[in-house]
Amino acid sequence: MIELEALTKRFGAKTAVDNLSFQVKPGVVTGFLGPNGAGKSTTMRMMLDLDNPTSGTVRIDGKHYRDLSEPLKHIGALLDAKAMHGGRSAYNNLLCLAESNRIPASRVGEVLDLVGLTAVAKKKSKGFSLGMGQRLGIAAALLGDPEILMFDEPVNGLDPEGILWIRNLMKGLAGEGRTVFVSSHLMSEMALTADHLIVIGQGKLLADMSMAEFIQHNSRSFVRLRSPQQEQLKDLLHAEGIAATALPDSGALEVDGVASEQLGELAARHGIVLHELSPQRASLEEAFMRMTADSVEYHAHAPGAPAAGVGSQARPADAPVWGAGTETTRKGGR
Ligand SMILES: Nc1ncnc2c1ncn2[C@@H]1O[C@H](COP(=O)(O)OP(=O)(O)OP(=O)(O)O)[C@@H](O)[C@H]1O
Repeated sequence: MIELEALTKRFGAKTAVDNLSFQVKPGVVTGFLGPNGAGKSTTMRMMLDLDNPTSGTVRIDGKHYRDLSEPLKHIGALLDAKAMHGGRSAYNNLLCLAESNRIPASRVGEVLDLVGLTAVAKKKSKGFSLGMGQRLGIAAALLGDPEILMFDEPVNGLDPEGILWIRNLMKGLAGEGRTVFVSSHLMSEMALTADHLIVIGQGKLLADMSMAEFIQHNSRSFVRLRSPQQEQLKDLLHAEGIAATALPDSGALEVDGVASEQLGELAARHGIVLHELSPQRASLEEAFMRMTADSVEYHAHAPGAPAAGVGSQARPADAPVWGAGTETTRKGGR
C-alpha cells in the first residue's frame, strides 16, 4: 500500500503537487492520469524519495522510503527506462543492482526471462531499442520481487505485442495481490488495464474512484435511435414529453435520461420500426477530457483555430488530443 498525506511540492513559485492525499491499494491496477505538467512524475519521484516534498508525507507499507531496509524488495519502479548504464550488458546492469540490494544473482536470469530479454542478455543496453529498454527497466523493477510496483508510462515505445504483454503483466501482478500504480497518456490503454483511477490536474486531486464510476460520473450517457419512420418517432417522443436531438447527418435521434428498454417498448407499442436502439457511453478519453478541461496547462490547436486560453472549457474539437503524435504548445515549462 502507498499512502500520501497532504503531499506538496513547490519549485520556486510553481506548485507542482498541491496537497495530495490518496492511497494506492493492493490487488488492483491503479491508473494515474493527468494532463501534461499535472505533477504525475513529481509525485512518483517523491514516492521513491528522489525528490523531497515541500510538506506532507508518503508512506510505503507504513514507512518512509528511506526507512525501508531493503527498498527494492518492497517497491520496484520504472521511471526512466534510459537510466541504465549503456556500456553494460542487460545481465550486468541487473546483476549490479541485485548485488547492491542483496538479491540473489539467480533472480537476474528469472526476470530477464520474464521480460523476454534472455536472448540479448549479454548485449550492451545502449544498443537496445526503446521497447527493449522499457523491458529492461521493467526487469529491474521486478528484481526484488516487490509487493508494490510503480510504472511511469510503461508502454512508451512498445509494439502492440509488447503493449499486450505489459497489460497482462500488470493485471497478473495485481491478481497476485500486489499494489500496481501506473501512469500513462494512452487513455484507451488505461481503460483496458486499470481498475481504479487517480486523476490529478495542476497538482490537485480531481478524482479517486473506480474506472466504472469515473466514466459514469464524467460522461454523458444517452440512447441513439434510428428509424425509417423518423418523423413518426419524433412525434411520439414529443407527445410523451421525451426530449430528442436529431443528428442532421446520420438521421439518428439521441435521447438523454430514458432507458433503452423503455424507448424500445414505446416504439413497439406504436408499431414503429427501429433500425438502431443503442445505449451510448463516452469513452474514458472523453470522460477524462471533460473532467480535466479546466486544468489543462498545455493546449494543442487545430490549424487556424483560435487559441483557447488556460482554463477555458475545452470541447472535444478543440481539446488537447491525447497520445502519440500530438503537437503541444508548452505554456510555462520547466
Ligand atoms: N525540477 C523542476 N524544476 C522546476 N519545475 C519543475 C521541475 N520538475 C517539474 N517541474 C514543473 O512541475 C510541474 C509538474 O511537472 P511533472 O513533470 O511532475 O508533470 P507530469 O504530470 O509528469 O507531466 P508530463 O505528463 O508532461 O510528464 C510542471 O509545471 C513542471 O514544469
